[in-house]
Amino acid sequence: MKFTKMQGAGNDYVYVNCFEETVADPRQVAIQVSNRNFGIGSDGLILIMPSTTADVRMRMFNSDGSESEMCGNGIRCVAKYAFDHGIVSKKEITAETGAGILALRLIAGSDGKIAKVRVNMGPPRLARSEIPMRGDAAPQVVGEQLTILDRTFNITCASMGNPHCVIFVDDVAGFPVSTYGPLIENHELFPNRTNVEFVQIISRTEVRQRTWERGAGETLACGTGSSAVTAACVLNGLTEKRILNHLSGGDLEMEWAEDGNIYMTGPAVEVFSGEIML
Ligand SMILES: N[C@H](CCC[C@H](N)C(=O)O)C(=O)O
Repeated sequence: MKFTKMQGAGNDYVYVNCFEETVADPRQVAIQVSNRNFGIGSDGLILIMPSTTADVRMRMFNSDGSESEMCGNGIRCVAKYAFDHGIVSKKEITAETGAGILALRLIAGSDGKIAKVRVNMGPPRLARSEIPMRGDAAPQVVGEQLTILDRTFNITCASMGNPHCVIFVDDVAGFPVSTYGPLIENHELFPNRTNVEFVQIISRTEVRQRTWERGAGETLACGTGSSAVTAACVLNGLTEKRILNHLSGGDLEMEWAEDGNIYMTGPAVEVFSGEIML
C-alpha cells in the first residue's frame, strides 16, 4: 500500500490516495500503520477518496481502528494533498465528511504548494442529543458538573460532527490529562465516547489546549476539538469570538463568525511518502 505521512499542528496521520489505491479493511490497517513501534507511526489513518457530491471525500480512522465522522487537522492535509498532487486545481474546494460537506480555502506558500488551509467547520451542534449525551438535565451542556475520581469539573459539550467535552483548567501544562482523559472519554454520559479538551484561558483572545482524543489518547492537536473549544469559550463568557489557540504541536486561528459557522485556519505539512507491506 502506497501512503503519505502528513501532519497538521503535529496531529499526524497516514494518508492513502484512494483515487489509486484500495484499502479493503481500513479499521485493521489503521491499527497496524498507526503503531509507532511496529508500524509507520501515526494518530490514525485517513483515506482520500472520490466523491459524488464534493471535490474530494475523507474517511478517518483512529489508531484504535474506530472511525470518526470528522477530523479538522486531517481535512486541511486532505486539501493540501488534493491540490499538490493534482486531484483538484482550484483553491476553493469542497470536501465530503461524516459531518457533511465542508468548504475549504487553500492558501499557497512561496513554493506554490499549499501551506495553510481555512476550513468552514460548520456550526457547533450544542443540543445534548446531538453530541450525543445521556440524561436530560439541560438541553445544552454548558458548565454542567461532572465528578471524576476526586475532582468535579464544569463541562461544556459540543459536536463538530464528532463529540467533544471541553474543560477549563488553571494550569494545562501540569494537568494530568492521561488520568482524567480516558475516564471522561469512556464515561457512561457519552454513548459514543467523546474527545476531551483541557483548556487554559490566557486572555480574551488566546487559549492553550491539550487534547485527549477518543480512540487515540493524547495527541498534539485536534482541529474539531479547537472548534468546540472556541464555542465553549464564548458560551462561558471567557473569550471573544476570534481566538488564537496554542495546541501542543502548533497554533490554530479560530473564529466563531456571525454566520454561525466556526472557521479554522492552520498549517498542513507533507512529511514523507512510502510503501508498506500489509
Ligand atoms: N484530531 C482530529 C479529530 C479526531 C477525532 C477522533 N479522535 C474522534 O474519534 O472523533 C481533529 O483534528 O479534529
